[in-house]
Amino acid sequence: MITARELTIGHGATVVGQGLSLSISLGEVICLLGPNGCGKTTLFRTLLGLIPPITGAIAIGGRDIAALRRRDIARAVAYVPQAHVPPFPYLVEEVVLMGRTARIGPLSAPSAGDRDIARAALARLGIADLAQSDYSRLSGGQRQMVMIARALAQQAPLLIMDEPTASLDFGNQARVLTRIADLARAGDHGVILSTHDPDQAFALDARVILMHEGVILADGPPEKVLTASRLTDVYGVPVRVERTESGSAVCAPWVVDASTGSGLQHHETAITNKPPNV
Ligand SMILES: Nc1ncnc2c1ncn2[C@@H]1O[C@H](COP(=O)(O)OP(=O)(O)OP(=O)(O)O)[C@@H](O)[C@H]1O
Repeated sequence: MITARELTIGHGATVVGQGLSLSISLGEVICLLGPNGCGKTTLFRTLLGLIPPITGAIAIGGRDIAALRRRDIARAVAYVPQAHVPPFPYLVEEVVLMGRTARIGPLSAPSAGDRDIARAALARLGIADLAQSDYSRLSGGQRQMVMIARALAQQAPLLIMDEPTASLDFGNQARVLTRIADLARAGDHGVILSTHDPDQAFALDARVILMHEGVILADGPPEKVLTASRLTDVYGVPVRVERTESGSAVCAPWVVDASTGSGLQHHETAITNKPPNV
């Protein structure tokens, strides 16, 4: 669906990342992980056609992105930003209708069909009852879901999500991730999302792309990519990856007491379990 080959990305002449190759297909969820500043947002903006690659090529549906109009890119790729409170009150349905912009003329009013599509997007995410609510009064989790509905209304098969669970509480994180997994499982969307939580990649059984200092270190299933040694190298803190009794994987950094060198992660057990030498 979208293929990037040997991208060098950056801002103006400043290179942020290089040698970046990836492709995203329908039915896939990809978690893009990497430390602050490694280039995730810059990569997203490049895939969205908002900034040109310095070198390399991006193809959407086999066509070079450089040859596509903004509208055509928006029909193929939708961006889901982190949900913020807008300065003006909007109804949820109006916010979702904004996703139709690439489909209707700039001066045209949304049709009854556009409204149906907006309502269907809300229904697909299980929030049809919010259609007439004031968007600015929703909870963070609900607002994030509305941002995803807006992208669905855009009817673009590829969804690029910028930290969709950032600032959400534990329950809302799980709800949003469940909906994302449902979308990909249905097979009509591919999703690439950035996250700072490696556990989410395990929970989603997602493909993981791990970035570090502007390069892709690894691309594959979480159990292959998110090893303790690789996470330790990338994040610069000792990390363990363990399996719970139910089989879930959990990544945990050792929190070290600088005065004693003891791990604080597991309270009393940390006193006896020294962090691994790394
Ligand atoms: N508009 C810009 N102009 C110039 N440099 C920028 C711009 N936006 C980001 N950068 C720089 O590009 C580098 C990569 O930033 P980017 O936002 O892509 O990282 P990130 O991986 O998304 O970080 P985070 O996890 O903190 O969101 C950083 O050094 C940043 O300072």
